[in-house]
This record gives sequence, structure tokens and C-alpha cells, in this order.
Amino acid sequence: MQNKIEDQGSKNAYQNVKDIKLYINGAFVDSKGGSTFENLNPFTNHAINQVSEGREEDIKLAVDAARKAFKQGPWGKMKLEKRMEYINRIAEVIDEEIEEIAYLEALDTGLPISQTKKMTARAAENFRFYARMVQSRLHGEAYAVDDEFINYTIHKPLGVVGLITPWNAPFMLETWKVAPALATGNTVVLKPAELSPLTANKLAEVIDKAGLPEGVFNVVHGFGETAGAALVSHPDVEAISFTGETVTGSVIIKNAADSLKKTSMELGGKSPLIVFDDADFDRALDAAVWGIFSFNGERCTANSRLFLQKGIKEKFVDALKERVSNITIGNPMDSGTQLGPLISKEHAEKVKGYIDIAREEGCEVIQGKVPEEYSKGNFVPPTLLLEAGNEMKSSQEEIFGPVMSVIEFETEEEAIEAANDVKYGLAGYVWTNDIKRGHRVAQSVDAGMLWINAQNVRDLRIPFGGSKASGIGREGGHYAMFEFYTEAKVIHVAIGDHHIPQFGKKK
Ligand SMILES: NC(=O)C1=CN([C@@H]2O[C@H](COP(=O)(O)OP(=O)(O)OC[C@H]3O[C@@H](n4cnc5c(N)ncnc54)[C@H](O)[C@@H]3O)[C@@H](O)[C@H]2O)C=CC1
Ligand SMILES: O=C(O)/C=C/C=C(\O)C(=O)O
Repeated sequence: MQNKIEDQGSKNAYQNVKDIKLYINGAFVDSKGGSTFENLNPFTNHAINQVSEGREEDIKLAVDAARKAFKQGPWGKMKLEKRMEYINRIAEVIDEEIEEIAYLEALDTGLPISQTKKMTARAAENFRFYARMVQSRLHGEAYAVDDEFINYTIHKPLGVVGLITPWNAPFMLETWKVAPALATGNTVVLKPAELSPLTANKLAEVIDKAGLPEGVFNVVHGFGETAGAALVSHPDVEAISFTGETVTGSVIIKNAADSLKKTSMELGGKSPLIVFDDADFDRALDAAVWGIFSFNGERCTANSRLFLQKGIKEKFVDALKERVSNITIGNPMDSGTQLGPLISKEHAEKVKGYIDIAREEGCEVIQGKVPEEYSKGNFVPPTLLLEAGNEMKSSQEEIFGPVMSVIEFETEEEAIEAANDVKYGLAGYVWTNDIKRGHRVAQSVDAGMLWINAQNVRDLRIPFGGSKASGIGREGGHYAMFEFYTEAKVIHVAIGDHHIPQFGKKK
């Protein structure tokens, strides 16, 4: 354990976390320019540590190392079984260090530790899952054409891929990209979010400990406009997989166009949860509360718009008010904490700004209470925006915090129309005991992922991603393998003497 952590759970635990370097070509190094930036604890706003600030020259070194590892190093030529041993070994090391990783994640992001533990376990599963997928499912097609040809496909890794990730569930979201990228045989340069560098650094330590050859995996910390942009425009980077805000995604697509890069975009959301009068009340309530207040509400698939049918609305709102007043707000390190501080002061201010807007728009604002002792943290209490209209700014824009608009509807058609009347299309949730209606509504909501009578339970075999402004492309399952991290190559094999025109041949 590189970061000796003593005094876990106390407000001073961060004092033991080391400064962070870049991880390039199998070594932890300072950035070429030597500059660093401060990494803050969202619970106290004290500095946790200093982080090396990578820029274009560091990205170049990382890409060169990754390219060499792919072209000349062992990774590109490694036998599948050996490569999968490495991938499974990464999962084992994550399991061995799960407590420390979960701790660092909670420290860096303010996410409650009970949730970061589950996310870390999922991160290990991301590697195991892709080891299994690549071994069993990365297959090609073959077609016989009479007795003249056999045409077949193989799926080749792309080369160096650039992965750019957000701060809201950093370790889980980074590994969700790193695992398929490496398992399919690519080499990687990761540019993690500048607001949450601790577990990206830990991932470099994990991969180092797992013994991967140098240059296969590299991490360059730094800011989006410098390090991120340099990764996007580097000509030797074949593809960029990005998770983050919709506006950033659009900038990245434009910048990637010059070097004709493939891109995958997992972007923002404003997902509806629709509860019909006949729904299982208690389960729908649990799901609505969990779906907006887990991950501190900083969740792309959060049900930030709750549509309640008229018949149950009053009872549901009363129950919601009670839940909101009982949510345990506190130190992310306490196992009982349900809602922690948001990632940064600026982000908390942005979220509070939206609550003010909702008030001006005519919403009744109901909030839980942040204990006074936590005044230094970036807390925003769990918030309900009652009597909201779907057309309001607070119902249309992604707030990315613990804030849910509550909107009444009468008919199924009305609910579908309002659910779709938004620029995003990431996720949706439908609660009804009428199975036909459940399917009808789920099929009509414009989003990449719908759950009927369920919270956001993931099946890693299923595509993950959104439509409209929520994304382009899908990751997960075989989608990441076939549609993003590999390229199909076709081999045409003549097995007979097919006709070849004889240009220029003397008769
Ligand atoms: N659809 C999905 O799967 C998910 C989407 N998100 C979305 O992520 C957002 C929150 O994350 P943030 O970190 O605030 O997003 P962000 O877009 O500000 O930053 C994400 C990453 O992009 C980098 N970046 C920023 N500008 C860049 C540029 N010009 N070129 C290259 N890289 C650049 C940042 O440094 C960071 O690493 C929310 O909108 C949320 O909905 C979050 C989780 C999952
Ligand atoms: O399960 C995943 O791969 C990604 C999940 C991300 C979220 O649920 C989120 O940020 O909402």
C-alpha cells in the first residue's frame, strides 16, 4: 500500500496521501513542465495532495510509450491466454486493495464509502467480465461462396486508445473503459478528471503491481483544455472514448475530426421516472429516492425528473418529503452516511443556483437539512422541486446534484410526451403493474436504457449508452468489443479458380 492510511474516518486522514505523479512507460514521473495542481477534499476543502499537471509534451511521451508497447512491445503479439492472465490479475489486485481504493474514492469525491465499496467491487468485475467476453465472444464471421471463396473476418485492436473520464464515479467509469480496451489488445492513455485524480493514480499502481509490460497503460493527469485536448488531437491516437458533459463531448468530436478519430460518447442525462397509479408504491418510492440521491445525485442516469400520476401524487409526495428529511447527510467516511458533499464548491454553487431558478419558476422547494458542523463541505441537501413543470429550465437542464423535479401527469400519452420533451435521452424508469403498459411506455420513451419496475441494476452484457444529447455509440457487452475497441478486417480466400479478366493478354 503506497499511501499509508492511518486514522481512517477522521477528518485528518487525507494528510497521509502522497502527491501524485504521471504514470508513463511503466514509471511514476513528474510532468515535463514540473507544474502541479492542488487536489481538494470536498468534505473540508483542505488540500489532500499535489498532482503533477500533464500537458501536451507529457501526452506525447505517453502516446509514444503506448504506441511502442503496441507495435514493438510484447502486448501486440501476446497470446490471448497470457493477456487474459494479466487482465484477471488486475481484478485480483483490485480485490486485494478494495478497502484502500474505496477509501481514496470517498476522500476525493465525497461519495459515501458504503457506495464507493460497491463501485470498487464493480470495477474488479469490469476486468473479469471483459476477460471472459474476449475469450469466449470475440469471434468473426465466415462465409463460403460456392466452391470459389471463403471470406472471413477477424477483429483487430485499434492501437493506442485515449480514454477521457469524469469525476462522478471515477474508478468504476475508468475501469469500464480500460478493461475492454486492454482485453481486446489495445494500449491506453487515460486522462482522468482533474477533480478526482486519486483512484486513477491508484489504478496505475494496481496495474503496475499486476506486472503489465511498460507502456501498455499510461495515466496523464491534467486539465481538459490542455492534456485532454492534446490527447484528442494526437495523430497516433486511434480512438477516443469519452464520458462527461454533453458540451465537452461536442468539442471533442470537433477536435477529433481533424485526425479522423473514432469516438464514443457517454454524455449527460435528465432521465424520467414515471410512476402510474397502479405501481407497487413502496418499491417505486425506494427506487425514486435511491435513483436521485445515490452517488450524491452526481449520476448521469439519475431520475432527476419524477412523473407522478394524479391518483397517487399526494401520497407519494408526502412519503418523499419524509424520506428527504430522514436521509443521513454527513462524513463520506461514515458507513451510515447516505449523502456526502458534492465534488467542488463551484459545482455545489451551480446546483444551488438551479434550486434558486426552480424557486423563481414557481416550484415549492423541500429540502433535508445539512448539520451545521459540516459547513466547510460542499454540501447541498437532498432537494425536491414540487409542482414543477416539464418546460421549466430546472426540469430541462442537467443539474447533476441531489435535486429532483416532481411533475404531475394524468394520462399515459401525456407522460410519454413530457418524458420525451427534453434534449437528453440516456435512461428512463417506468413503474406500473400493467405489464402491457410497462412495455408500451418503455418502448416509447426516447432513451438508450429503460428499466421497468426496477432501479438502475446493471447487466454488463447489455449495451450502455444514450440517444439524443446523451451520447453516440454504446459501450458494454459485445458493443465495446466489436463496435469500438476493435476493427473488423476481412480476408477473402480463393479456394477455386474464379474468373479473372485477362486485360492485355495476347489472344
Ligand atoms: N453517460 C454516461 O455514461 C455518463 C455521463 N456523465 C456525465 O459527465 C458529466 C460530469 O462529469 P465532468 O467531469 O463534469 O464532465 P466534463 O465534460 O467537464 O469532463 C470530463 C472529462 O473531460 C475532460 N475534458 C474537458 N474538456 C476537454 C477538452 N476540451 N478536450 C478533452 N478533454 C476535456 C475533463 O478534464 C475530464 O477528464 C455530467 O454531464 C454527466 O452526466 C457522467 C457519468 C456517466
Ligand atoms: O454502470 C455503468 O457502467 C455506469 C454507470 C454510471 C452511472 O450509473 C451514472 O453515472 O449514472
